[in-house]
Amino acid sequence: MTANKPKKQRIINCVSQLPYKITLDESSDDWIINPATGNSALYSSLDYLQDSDEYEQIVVGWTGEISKKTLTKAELLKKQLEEEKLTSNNSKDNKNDSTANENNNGNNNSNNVHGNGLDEDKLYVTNEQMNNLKSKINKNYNPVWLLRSRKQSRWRNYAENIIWPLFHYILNPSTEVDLDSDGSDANNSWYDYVKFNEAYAMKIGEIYQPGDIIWIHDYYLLLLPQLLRMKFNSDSENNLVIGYFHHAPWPSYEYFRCLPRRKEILDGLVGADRISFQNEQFSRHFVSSCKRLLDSTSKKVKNDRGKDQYNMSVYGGDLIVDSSPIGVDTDKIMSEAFTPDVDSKVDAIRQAYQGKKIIIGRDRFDPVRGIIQKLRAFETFLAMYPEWREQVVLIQVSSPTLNRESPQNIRLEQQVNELVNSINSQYGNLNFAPVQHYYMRIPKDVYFSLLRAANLCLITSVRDGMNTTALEYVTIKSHDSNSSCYGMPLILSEFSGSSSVLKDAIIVNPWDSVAVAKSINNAFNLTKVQRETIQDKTWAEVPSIKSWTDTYMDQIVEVSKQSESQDRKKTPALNRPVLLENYKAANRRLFLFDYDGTLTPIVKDPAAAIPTARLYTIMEKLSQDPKNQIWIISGRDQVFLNKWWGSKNKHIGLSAEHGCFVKDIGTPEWVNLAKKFDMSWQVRVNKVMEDLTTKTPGSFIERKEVALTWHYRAAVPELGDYNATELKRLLLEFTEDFDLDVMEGKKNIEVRPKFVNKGEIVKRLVWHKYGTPQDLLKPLDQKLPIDEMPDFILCLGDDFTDEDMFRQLNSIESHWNGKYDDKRNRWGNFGFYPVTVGSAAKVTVAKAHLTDPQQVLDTLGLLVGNVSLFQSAGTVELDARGHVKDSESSKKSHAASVAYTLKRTGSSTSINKK
Ligand SMILES: O=P(O)(O)OC[C@H]1O[C@H](O[C@H]2O[C@H](CO)[C@@H](O)[C@H](O)[C@H]2O)[C@H](O)[C@@H](O)[C@@H]1O
Ligand SMILES: [Mg+2]
Repeated sequence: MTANKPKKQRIINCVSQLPYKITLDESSDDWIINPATGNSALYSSLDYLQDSDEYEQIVVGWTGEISKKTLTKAELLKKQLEEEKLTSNNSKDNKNDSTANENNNGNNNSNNVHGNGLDEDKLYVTNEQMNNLKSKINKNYNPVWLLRSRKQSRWRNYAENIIWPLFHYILNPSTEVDLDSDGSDANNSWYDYVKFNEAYAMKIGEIYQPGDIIWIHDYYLLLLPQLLRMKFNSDSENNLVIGYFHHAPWPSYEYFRCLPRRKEILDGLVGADRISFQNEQFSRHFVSSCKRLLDSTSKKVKNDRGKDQYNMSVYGGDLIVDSSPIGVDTDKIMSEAFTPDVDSKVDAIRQAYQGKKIIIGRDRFDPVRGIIQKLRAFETFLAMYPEWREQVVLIQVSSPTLNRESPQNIRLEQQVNELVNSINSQYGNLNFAPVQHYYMRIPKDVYFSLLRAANLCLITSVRDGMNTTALEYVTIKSHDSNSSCYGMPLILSEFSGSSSVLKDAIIVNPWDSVAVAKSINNAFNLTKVQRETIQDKTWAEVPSIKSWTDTYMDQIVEVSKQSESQDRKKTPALNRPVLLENYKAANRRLFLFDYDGTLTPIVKDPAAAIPTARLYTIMEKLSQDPKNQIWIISGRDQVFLNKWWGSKNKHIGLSAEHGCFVKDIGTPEWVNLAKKFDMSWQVRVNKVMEDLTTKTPGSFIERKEVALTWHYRAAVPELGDYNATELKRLLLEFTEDFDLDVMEGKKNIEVRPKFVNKGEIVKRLVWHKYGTPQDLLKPLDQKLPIDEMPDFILCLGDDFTDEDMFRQLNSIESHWNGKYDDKRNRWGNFGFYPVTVGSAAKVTVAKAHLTDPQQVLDTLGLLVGNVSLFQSAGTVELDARGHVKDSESSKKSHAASVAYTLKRTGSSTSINKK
């Protein structure tokens, strides 16, 4: 009998592309699978986890652009003949239910569309072929299919042309203009990005089991954490744990803020429980962006590895941010780099450059890799040190990127060629060119042979996340490798993420070509002992992919354990289709809206937070429906609410200063519920606030009729936070005696009487004969029949003070539970929707969340018929191929798929004839 093996922890690893280059061979209708190039560190980590005894890894990734291996003329002819033969024997009872991918755009007259409705350029894949691919790749790898467009590269557009440049400090003017020759603009590109992320969420939905840990990689999938929260958290038992690792640099706030969709991106990302970066600087930049754009707070602590970690609170939810530099598979590198085949290649290189020092450079050919800077430094080196002329060769291998034809890359190519020519003509001769530039991909064995043959490796990137060439070079030159190449130095740019790891390499500023030239000279003049000492130190600094993966996994498992023990609740996204149905079925609807941060976004100046035309239109429509009663319950004062709401729409009830004042629907009078309250406290509170205002430039006091609010949003964040804590402390010393509440708002501290709060107002409005005028001074009638009270309540708020409203609704609901079970609607509830505005991770008693005022407006727009569900829903249901379910294009796709199936089976019947 075999002992029961302990169950492995399942981990769903999400990468932007599976580690394959996939081609469809048209002659056999079969797949050709080759390993993908690039991302070697990440793919090594996948390999490592795949063999783990502790974890069961399931990988989710896009197929990448699938290419077609087209038929030769002879093959085509043969196939046509076969098809004709088949057509004449056509069996009409073919029951194959395979469907091909959509998007012939219904354009059956276009030149490249066959009479049978098929677009020749497009890739059609049947269900059978999809299953076939699954059987050809690792069984735990799950392809995300995104085939709905002929231009498959569109899925990379936003990530590679907008996010990537900005994250590498390249401000790209094309963020707002057309990106594609086919006319799709930045917006389309953003929607593609959203759909790309949604397709992953859908695929994970098919695979996910409670208890799974999800690990997401890199900037193609920045929205996925939040999409997954929305998808899975409707089940409150579900302790979803999401880790995210960012492989690229994260820019400083001054750059990040230039991204048009900066807030959406942060909102998407903060759905994760743990976000990690390549180094401390990147994590600090991220924390700073969240602070400034999401009003998050953070505390820097040391983790159990002695590294800095930020414990953040974003929208009230917890998030850990830290850094953990990725490594390389050192064992594999050693075994692959020291084979007889590589030995002979090394000999050939050394032979070719006999008597010369070899500098090796290997970079992706893009502007941030610093190839220009490298060439300039090399040119300076030859100019400054004539003794090295004809003694040194720079072998620069530049691997082309996917967007080789982009204007930036074409310009770069010209510049590089000019520089190479100029150096070679000045310092070379007929027999020798000091720069050997190879603009090509090279196989791994050639790459390793170059690293082995090199006397020096020169990395001058002006920005990168982690330069794995640096790590691979140091590995190959390590003591353990081979004495013939041990101890050769590395010159590394301080702007490369790897410089924070390989601290003992020769670190240079690539913009300073004189300094780099001097470093090259110094490197060549190091004694053997000096070289070996440096090498031993840097080798000790190379992180292995195994330890990186283990550390990451340990920590995310730790988060998962904590999350289980704390029973951390995450709030599900509001289910808008159900809300809409419920709304339509209801007759006595009550809307309870907070104002700031709910109906309008939070802005620096409170006076500038005014309603938009769209908000007015939606509220107008809502309030015109006799089945609706609308209230705005705000911390604002009467003057503000009157100016922007009372004077504009008489059908809206108002409550000011967190419930101190109330103005009923259709009346101009305000009722003061705090009339009898002693206001002498205001003088003292005002004095303390004034003192702190003097100490905090940018802060100010908002004086309302009852409440006093100290605002510090415009202050320097750190000073503002510090003095807000101080103010709270000073106020709490005496406010208890006055029965006052000191409330922490969004970058404000408010003081108001304890006995009033928004919840009290909500209680009144619900326990009230629906549609009749309010008598706010009358006691509540809690015996009111349920049929006279609202049968639909949508209550929205973003702040701590709005929790009082949600709490009241929850308490009324529990009061009705058991008592009025026969009055439940067909969704099994009483139509109560306490909804917080903020992230899913926020601590709240609300039952659902909407991320921001934009989503609030979209949701209200949905109720009054202003927007389609698709625009409003935020997440979209996709079919297995990544098409929007039941959409117009999916119907067209169905037609195309039938045509394709018929074509494959040789039927002469065209769908157009049907
Ligand atoms: O209950 P609410 O309607 O949400 O009002 C709460 C407070 O909101 C206002 O301050 C907040 O919003 C401002 C505008 O976006 C922002 O500048 C400020 O930093 C926020 O704290 C308002 O000024 C307060 O009076 C309200 O009590
Ligand atoms: Mg608010």
